[in-house]
Amino acid sequence: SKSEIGLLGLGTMGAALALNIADKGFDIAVFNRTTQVTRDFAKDAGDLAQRITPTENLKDFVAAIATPRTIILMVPAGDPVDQQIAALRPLLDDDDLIIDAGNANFHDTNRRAAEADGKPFLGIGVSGGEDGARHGPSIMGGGPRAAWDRVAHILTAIAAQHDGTACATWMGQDGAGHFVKAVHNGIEYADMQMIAEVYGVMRDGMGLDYTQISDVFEAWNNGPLASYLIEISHKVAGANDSLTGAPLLSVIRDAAGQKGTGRWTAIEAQHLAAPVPAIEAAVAARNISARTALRAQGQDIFGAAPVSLNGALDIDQLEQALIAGKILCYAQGFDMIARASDDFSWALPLPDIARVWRAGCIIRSVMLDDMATALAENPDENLMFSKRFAGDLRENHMALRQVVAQAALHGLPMPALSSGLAYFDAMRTARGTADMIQGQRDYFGRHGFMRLDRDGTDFHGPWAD
Ligand SMILES: O=C(O)[C@H](O)[C@@H](O)[C@H](O)[C@H](O)COP(=O)(O)O
Repeated sequence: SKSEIGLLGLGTMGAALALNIADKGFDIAVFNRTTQVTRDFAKDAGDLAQRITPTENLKDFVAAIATPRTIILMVPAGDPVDQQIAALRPLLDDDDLIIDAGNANFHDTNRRAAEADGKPFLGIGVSGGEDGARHGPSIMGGGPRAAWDRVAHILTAIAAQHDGTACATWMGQDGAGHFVKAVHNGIEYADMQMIAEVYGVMRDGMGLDYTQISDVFEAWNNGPLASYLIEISHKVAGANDSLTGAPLLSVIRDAAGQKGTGRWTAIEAQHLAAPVPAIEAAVAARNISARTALRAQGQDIFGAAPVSLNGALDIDQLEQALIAGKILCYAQGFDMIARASDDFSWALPLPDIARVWRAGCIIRSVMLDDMATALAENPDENLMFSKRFAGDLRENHMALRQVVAQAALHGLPMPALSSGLAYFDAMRTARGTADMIQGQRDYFGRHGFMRLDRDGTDFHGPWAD
């Protein structure tokens, strides 16, 4: 009998997702450009092999799937997706559905949706890494609702489940799914960066060893910061290198890689005029980290900073600072999503987004439960003003302030947490300093300004006369 669905691209995520689909009881046909990969995949599938039809050319792949067909592409973002669509479409019927499940830039997904010219095409964001793809990712869908409904029974079955609900939701038309996934990744960058910043305080400022640091993350994983990223930070800090036996972190080169989703989110935020300083700081921190030789030169020129805090901060202050930083970072992310929802007329379901991120994805955390509740109560309100999180910020912003201040005094780089604090202070200042900006712009460019005491948008200073 024919397979119910097909998956093309048996890389790390594709292979894991295909096994997950077979594991949930769906017959699946698979194809990979490198035939040996397909053969190895089928050989290693164990009991699930009975549900898997390995194929060695596109014609056989398409023929192995029951019509109307559904085909998932799990190939690297960019040209490979367009190449696979171009190769597949001539072999398919008009009502066959192609799903791009890679980390696509949503602008590409918008274009592909238009190029599909009415043929069903979905762009879905899949989060959770290899383990998530295999046992239950978080899935963010974009494209025609009817196309989503056609495959929802499979996507909800393979997705992570939380409170009896699948973490798989249709977000909106076209690139809405990939947009939400990109913002997920932007927040992931900022969350990871803030964790790395407090790790730096513990390692360099407090002189804790890796085991002690691992224990701190383990303890925090039983509190308000309980999350996948804190859990794996505990494991990473506690791991030893299999080659040397030394603490793993002590052998890892401190130059962060990136594949683009964080950068796209920072760029799109600028286009949307959505302030996401924590995400931008995290992307910039990766760019700086990659400049290892330059940083070594900088240390030679300026000398190493006097990082030892001599007890100026304690572990509880770090936890409170991270709680405040996290709330401010997620508030920025959800504000960006709300803006895109308006600008792109997507009507993005903010509470559902928090729920879909509650399990399976990289940023899954207990705090997302309360974010879902707060966004359901008032989706138009910035998360930081919601009753629950305004309360948390009142409680924890002083700790964030002290951590950022002490870090600054001791030369401990803290771009994401300090940008979070600056965002908090700017967002709680009714009378800011942009009056000076407007004055300067009008002075050198006659750009005009608005006044506090009368309507109108194009007033000028005395220099205009
Ligand atoms: O949600 C996820 O499962 C991850 O975010 C996944 O998409 C991938 O691991 C990132 O793309 C890594 O991104 P960088 O290589 O840019 O850190």
